[in-house]
Amino acid sequence: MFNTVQNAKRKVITFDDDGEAVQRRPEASSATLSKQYPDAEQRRAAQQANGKDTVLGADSSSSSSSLTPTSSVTPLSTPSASVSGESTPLQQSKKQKRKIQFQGEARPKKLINKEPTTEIILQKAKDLKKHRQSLPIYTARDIIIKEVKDNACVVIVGETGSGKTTQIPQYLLESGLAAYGTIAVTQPRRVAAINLAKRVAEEVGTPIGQRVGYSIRFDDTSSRDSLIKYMTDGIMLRELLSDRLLLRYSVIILDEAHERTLRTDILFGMVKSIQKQRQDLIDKGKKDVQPLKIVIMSATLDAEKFSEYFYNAKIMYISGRMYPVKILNTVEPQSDYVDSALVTAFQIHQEEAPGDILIFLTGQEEIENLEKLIEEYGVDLPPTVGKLIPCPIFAAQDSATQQRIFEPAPPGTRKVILATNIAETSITIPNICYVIDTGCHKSRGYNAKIGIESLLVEPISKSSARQRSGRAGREAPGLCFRLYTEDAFEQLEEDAVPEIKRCNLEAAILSLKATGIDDVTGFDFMDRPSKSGMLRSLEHLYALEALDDEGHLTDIGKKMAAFPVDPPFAKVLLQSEKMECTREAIDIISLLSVDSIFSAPSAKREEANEARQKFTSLDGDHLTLLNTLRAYESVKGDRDWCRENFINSRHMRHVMDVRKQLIEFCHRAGGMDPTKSCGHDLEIVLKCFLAGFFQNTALLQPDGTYKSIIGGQTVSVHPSSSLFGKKREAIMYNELVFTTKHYIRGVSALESAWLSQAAPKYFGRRQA
Ligand SMILES: Nc1ncnc2c1ncn2[C@@H]1O[C@H](COP(=O)(O)OP(=O)(O)OP(=O)(O)O)[C@@H](O)[C@H]1O
Repeated sequence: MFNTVQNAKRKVITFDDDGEAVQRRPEASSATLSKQYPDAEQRRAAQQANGKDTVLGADSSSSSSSLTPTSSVTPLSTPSASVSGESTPLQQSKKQKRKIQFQGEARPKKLINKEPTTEIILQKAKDLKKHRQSLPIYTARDIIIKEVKDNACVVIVGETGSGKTTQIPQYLLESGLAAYGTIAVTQPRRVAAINLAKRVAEEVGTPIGQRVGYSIRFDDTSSRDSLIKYMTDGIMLRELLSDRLLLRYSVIILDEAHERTLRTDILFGMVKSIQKQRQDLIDKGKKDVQPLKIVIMSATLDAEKFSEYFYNAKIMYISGRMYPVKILNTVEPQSDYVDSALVTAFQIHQEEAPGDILIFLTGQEEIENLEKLIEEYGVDLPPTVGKLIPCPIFAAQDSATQQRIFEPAPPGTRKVILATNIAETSITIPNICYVIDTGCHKSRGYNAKIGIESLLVEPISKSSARQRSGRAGREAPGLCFRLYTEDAFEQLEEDAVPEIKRCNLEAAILSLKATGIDDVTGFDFMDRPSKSGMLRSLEHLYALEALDDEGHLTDIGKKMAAFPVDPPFAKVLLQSEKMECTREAIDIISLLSVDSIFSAPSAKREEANEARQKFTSLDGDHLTLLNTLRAYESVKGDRDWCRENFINSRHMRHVMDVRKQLIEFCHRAGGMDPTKSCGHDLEIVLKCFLAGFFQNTALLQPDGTYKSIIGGQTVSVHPSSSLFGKKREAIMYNELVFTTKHYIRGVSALESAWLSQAAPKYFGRRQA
């Protein structure tokens, strides 16, 4: 069996699912897409200049992206075809943009957020009952209930789509296991937590927030009545701060265990210890304590490790999936996977049956590039072919924006979701029939020796590839187009290296300390983090004054652990109270939560740079961002103003949302006054940021270069920074980005004398 993909330049990508490669050239393809796909090299060059390949530093968890090819996906440039001089459909459609406004409404507006009636909810649950019973896991229902009742820990392995995440919590609820506490299900990602809860609430037949709820950062729909609660692993770690034995839960299900995220790994050790502590209390006759059941759910067959860790827990294997997914690998390696994804998406759109497409990419910038390309090339589709509507999803979006991927495409159109691996596990996106897997993702890394974090584009693991293909075939048979060869698939690692072995451990150590685990080196890790990584994180937390000389958590550390941001930002917020600049600190942290608020289309780069000058502060990027926000506020976020000034209004809306949430948090939980402002004395703001980012600093060298204070790394100011080409005695930065050089982004000037004031313990001790 075969399938081919072809673009207007007659580029053909051949997919092969049984070793026999055949090329198919459907008539429509070559004629319909008259526009060329962009030259891959050009885009890659622009990308490199953008410096987005490696993100280092305290904010590296943001979803910035890159097009860096990996070992399995090597570069190729795509030849261009000529375009005729006649006006293109794109130009024509631009001419037709004029709109006439009419008074009154042609059609009544839809009622938004209308609560469904109880009858509708119950009917829906009734309709879904049949579906529930058709899931592969249903035949194992009784045995799952029995095993969980009979054992303290159970490991359940099931194929993707078999029904683990939606059904097992319901089986346990139906068996009475929620009688003395809620059933918690942890998820690595918030989009999954929300949607699983919504689906299970529908299946149970109650509105979301009643019997079934979810809790994610800044959004808790669960109530005291919630018997099943989906939550992110981060929220469960946070709950541990106020309920050390998690007494409100009877069962804790740790889902997607195979992903081995840092937080899930920490939770493994925590729940294991809590289970023992609860049992000890019961054995001592404590009447109000109940035993805790632990269920580990994984999609990979390698479950022995989990079993061994949880006292040789019983492993249950559940076979079967809802619908088959046919895998199609390319015959040749693809050099530019973004270009290949573009070609493949249009090919599917023109050749295959209805059904939406899901493309896995590596990050926000890549997604936004492809979004633009799809919009641009979609204009040239013949009128008989419906629109292809791109729909992006990545971690830095707010939850409401992420939810858009679940909305149906308008009739006659096809939706193409552009996602990072945020959409890789757990979720069912209705109507997805086709998956395009680029084979790459951004992988976090940490060099403990020099204290530098990185976010590199790398090949995914086999288990990730299976998860990705598993997003199709959930409601009907599906197709997965892998943009790499079968050989390349065979060379992939079976599973990714657990995050705990390759990540900065500061936040995790702070969590452990805040939940009373003082001896973090003696913690029962499933996989032990490196000693050097551990030591460096402890040292940094000490320097941030989160730990005292004996390594115990300080009052500052306790407060920092409660903040929903990484430790350096938490320190900035705490410091801002003392320095009376909380308003500015919240504003800048919110602005840093997106990749960039400035847009710089390559065709209008000069115009964009000129517009930006208006906001530029001589002190660097932090105050430039603040100036821009103030200007944005003064025009009340006017979109035309944003367009004229090359401000990304979508990112600005996200910034405003994060800001609102941080204000609420500082006010409610932090007991701070979020309106405290330093007025025009903005030097204070920089000193305040230095309290959290003193490790991300560099000094000017006699030869005009900058060298990082820690690690002595030569670093270059990124061209997008307002301090690019400027020489300052000392600088601080938010991230270090590696492409051909170590580029620093989010850069501000400082005076070297500020350093010892900002972190006396750290700089005092290092000099000693
Ligand atoms: N939101 C939803 N909308 C429509 N169908 C859904 C939804 N959620 C789940 N389903 C259906 O239920 C099936 C089981 O989903 P579930 O998430 O429980 O599987 P799983 O075994 O946990 O998969 P994975 O390992 O991929 O998370 C899906 O294949 C799909 O048919």
